[in-house]
Amino acid sequence: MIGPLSDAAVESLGRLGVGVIHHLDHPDLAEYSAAAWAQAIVDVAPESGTLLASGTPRGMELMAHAAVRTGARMAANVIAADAEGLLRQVHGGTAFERLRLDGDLQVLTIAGHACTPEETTPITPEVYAYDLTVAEADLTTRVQRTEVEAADDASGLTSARAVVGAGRGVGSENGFAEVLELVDHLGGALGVSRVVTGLGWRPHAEQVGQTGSRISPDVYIACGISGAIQHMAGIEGAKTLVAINTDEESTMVQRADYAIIGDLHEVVGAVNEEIVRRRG
Ligand SMILES: Cc1cc2nc3c(=O)[nH]c(=O)nc-3n(C[C@H](O)[C@H](O)[C@H](O)COP(=O)(O)OP(=O)(O)OC[C@H]3O[C@@H](n4cnc5c(N)ncnc54)[C@H](O)[C@@H]3O)c2cc1C
Repeated sequence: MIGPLSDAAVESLGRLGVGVIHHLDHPDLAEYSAAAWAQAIVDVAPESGTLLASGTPRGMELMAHAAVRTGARMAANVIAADAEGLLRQVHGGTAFERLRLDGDLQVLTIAGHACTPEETTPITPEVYAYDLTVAEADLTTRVQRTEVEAADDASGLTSARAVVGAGRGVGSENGFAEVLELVDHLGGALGVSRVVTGLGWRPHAEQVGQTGSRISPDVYIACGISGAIQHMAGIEGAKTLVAINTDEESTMVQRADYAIIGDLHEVVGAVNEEIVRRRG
């Protein structure tokens, strides 16, 4: 744990089965600096065992620095470990690799969503504090200022019972009118593919998939989304999958419970008209 450690944090870690907390506190570690934070971790790391972090950009950066500083082998995006070795995601999650790491110390990052923390019988963790020295050279790159952006809130998307998905097939940032009207009629939420957020058509909070939200609505209506593996990873929990796509060979159509082959603007427009007509 780097930085201030509250009693509440100690207690919640205890509920997750954490027995020992190494508390790394120093004024020079108050702002994030990959090199300084990694060196502090390395300073208290054992010579053998496993050093791991979650596979976030920061976790990846810290473990990469730590691996270089300890000379240990590192594996990123690990999803499982057993007597056979490690299993990790490669190529953005489209393939898996089995591997073993040599050496007494292993450095790993765990792929996002690979495991869920579970509460266990609460214990009181022991907290070890250290008298750390931070080298000036390790502070060359560090966070100077943090600006908080408007809330990137995905909570509506993850709890919605009906989600209308929109992909590149909408055509442009002005192509969302029909899908947004359908979202309104269903009292649901809009979910989009990474192409849509990557092009800046919609905010990242609406992205569904491996690097977005994982959703489990009663119904997911995918409009103009091809069904790439990284998108499908986010909708595995959907109870009913409906695809609207011009390509009947697309993965989304093949995987759907119901599919409508056609232009999404026409199909969704017609569905909206019918909803309005039936509701009078
Ligand atoms: C590391 C990594 C992480 C990723 N994470 C994610 C993620 O979290 N979420 C995600 O979505 N992707 C993710 N991707 C990207 C993913 O691989 C795909 O590129 C992306 O999902 C494709 O988006 P799309 O289906 O909108 O676009 P496309 O693949 O271009 O598909 C567009 C679809 O629209 C259909 N279409 C076109 N015009 C119409 C029309 N008028 N009416 C109806 N249908 C039409 C086409 O037939 C096609 O099926 C990730 C990739 C990598 C490498």
